[in-house]
Amino acid sequence: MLREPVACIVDPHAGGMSGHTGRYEKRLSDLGELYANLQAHTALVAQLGDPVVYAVEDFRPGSHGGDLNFGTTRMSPGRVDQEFFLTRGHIHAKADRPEIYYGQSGHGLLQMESPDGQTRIVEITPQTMCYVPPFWIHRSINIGRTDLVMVFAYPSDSGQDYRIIEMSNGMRNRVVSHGDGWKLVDNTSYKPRTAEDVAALMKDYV
Ligand SMILES: O=P(O)(O)OC[C@H]1O[C@H](O)[C@H](O)[C@@H](O)[C@@H]1O
Ligand SMILES: [Fe+2]
Repeated sequence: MLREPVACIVDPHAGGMSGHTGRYEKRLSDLGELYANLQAHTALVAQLGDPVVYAVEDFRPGSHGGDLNFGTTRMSPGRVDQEFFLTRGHIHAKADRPEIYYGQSGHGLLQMESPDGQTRIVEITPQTMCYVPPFWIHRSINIGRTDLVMVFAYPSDSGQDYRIIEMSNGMRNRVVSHGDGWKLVDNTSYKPRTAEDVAALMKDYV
């Protein structure tokens, strides 16, 4: 079926996109299990009145394999104890599907983890294009003092699998504040995936 072309206008500061077909947002209280310090999380939810901490506006033309979903993510600045505000993170349900992120405003990191537990960090500032290759678990982190806004695009049939992070009790590393910047520390609850888990993730694609 022939589709009509679409133009969507991205607001690089407010983080929205005109013409979006979907929108979703997460409040701080939705994200308690992401952070090491549960008490600090509970206290901050009460202190701030449970704000929306990230919002996604996207355009989804359908779920055809050759098609493309795209949109904007806006993330608030902030920290739970030493940890910066972050997204839940996922691997694509069709794990060989990639993604690109394009920085619009603010200062962030993309934290990526391979199935066998290697961490990679890409720093995002305006005009940074980050390529998330197939098979990498990915999450965004706002390490700045202002909103972080990014544009993203990924194949329409990718899907998001959030369980992979739940099953390993988070990602291998946590990004914590360090002086004016950040550093990686070990997530002491992390349960590495077994060689069988890794093989199962890749088996449909090799
Ligand atoms: O899906 P989350 O891990 O909550 O992250 C929030 C959003 O981040 C990116 O923008 C992805 O491309 C979106 O598909 C995702 O929904
Ligand atoms: Fe993704």
